[in-house]
Amino acid sequence: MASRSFTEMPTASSLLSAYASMSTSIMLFRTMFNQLFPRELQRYVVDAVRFYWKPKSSKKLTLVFDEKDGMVPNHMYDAAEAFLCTRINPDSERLRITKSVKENHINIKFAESEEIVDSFEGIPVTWKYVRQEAKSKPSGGGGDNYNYGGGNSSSSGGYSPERKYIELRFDKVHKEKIISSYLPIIIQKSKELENDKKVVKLHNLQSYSNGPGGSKESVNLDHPSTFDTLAMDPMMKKAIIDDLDLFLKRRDFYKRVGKAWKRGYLLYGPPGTGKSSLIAAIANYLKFDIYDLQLTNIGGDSSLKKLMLRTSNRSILVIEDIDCTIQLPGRKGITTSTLPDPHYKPARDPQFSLSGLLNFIDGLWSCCGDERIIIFTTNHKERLDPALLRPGRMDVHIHMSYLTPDGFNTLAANYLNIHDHHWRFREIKELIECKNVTPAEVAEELMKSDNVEVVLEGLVNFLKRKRIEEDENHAGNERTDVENGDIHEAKKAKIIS
Ligand SMILES: Nc1ncnc2c1ncn2[C@@H]1O[C@H](COP(=O)(O)OP(=O)(O)OP(=O)(O)O)[C@@H](O)[C@H]1O
Repeated sequence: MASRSFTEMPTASSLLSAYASMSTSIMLFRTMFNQLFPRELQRYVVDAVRFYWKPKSSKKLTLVFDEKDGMVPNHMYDAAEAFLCTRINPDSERLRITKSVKENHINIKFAESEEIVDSFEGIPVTWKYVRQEAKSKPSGGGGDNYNYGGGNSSSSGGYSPERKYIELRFDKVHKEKIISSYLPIIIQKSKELENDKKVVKLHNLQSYSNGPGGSKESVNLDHPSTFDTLAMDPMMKKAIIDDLDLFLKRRDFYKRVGKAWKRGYLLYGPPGTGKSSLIAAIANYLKFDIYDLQLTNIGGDSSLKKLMLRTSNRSILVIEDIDCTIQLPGRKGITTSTLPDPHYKPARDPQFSLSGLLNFIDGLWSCCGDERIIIFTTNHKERLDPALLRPGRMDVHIHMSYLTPDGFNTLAANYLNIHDHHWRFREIKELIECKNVTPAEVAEELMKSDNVEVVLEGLVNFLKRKRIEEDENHAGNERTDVENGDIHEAKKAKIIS
């Protein structure tokens, strides 16, 4: 039996010759296939074969986020990429590190072929980043150099450019949930991340006034001021933050009442009380760019309109020292002689009134502006045109006051890292309470040395000196309300909205 079955087994030479004739037939078939059939037909046949051989009952679904949709960047790809930066596994073996010149942080992204497993409402999902190398036309012309994955292959040159995409794989049964709930979360999360990373810019609007060819001047606003570092009444700080938050939420409200989605703030108070710092804090809080507008250089409505059209949404338009830059007749009949300071000379003749300016901006922004904030600052609120101050003109009036003991605590925490009490504080606070001293003056004293004791002693001496100087200056002079002891009134931070 055994010897019979041995004789039936094919010999090595017959196996070899069978293999040789099979490969010859395959090569023959392949050459005929490539030469006789046009490429489109070849492709159709290959696709058809693939389709029928594919396992029919895959329970998985793969969503593909291509980097580009034709020529246009695919927002979903960017959103997924940003989102996945927050989901990188601690045991990842490869990560991509990127940083553009303008960014001041490093981006850590997941790398090619790495997989990230996430879970959404208990549904496990797997993410994968795929990069296909560019494929160039083969020199022989034939061959099967096709991009069967679909997408970017160019039939004209046989060239397919590099293709990057992100795959999301999960059980098919969860298709609806993933598309309608998980993907919107990814978009939302990526927006938040984008906002966190956004570098706030400061634009000088005057540099835009040289026509379309004019150079655009903008720099990163690296102002460190935030609501935490501002020496300001805590209640007032909270009121401003609440007002900003409410403003951001009210897109539909503004639409419903037919008003431009804008909010106007008037910041007033003596020099060095933090008006510019508050503007920077607002910009850093909202991540809005700042446009600085100097009215002195603007010829009239048409140049103003041109400049306004160059500002973007989600921005802050700042017009500083409004009382010095423009004459404020506002209404007929008001002349400079009615202004409180008879020596006050406006910088130039008026081309428009401030309230006219606001009307103008309102009109322009109601048709093409969203989420705009306009901020006027002045050291002399009493010099402003009453028409500008009447209700409905500037939504919120914020009085930036002299330093208070509470404000000093904030400065001491920021500059000296002292978060509780120091034996010098009592004396300092008493001196601050009975004199008008600006946060800027105190901030300057606090920067004079690294030694806390030296700094605080210097501050006490400064405050005492200031008291003596002021007392000497005012001896024999007619005393104003403030000097007569109404210092508390001058220090009162006010917010009127
Ligand atoms: N309220 C404040 N909180 C923290 N720092 C302040 C405050 N006010 C002033 N400073 C400090 O003083 C410097 C000058 O202040 P800032 O330019 O904001 O004042 P201002 O009221 O805008 O002055 P001006 O009216 O002269 O433009 C700031 O860079 C900051 O260091």
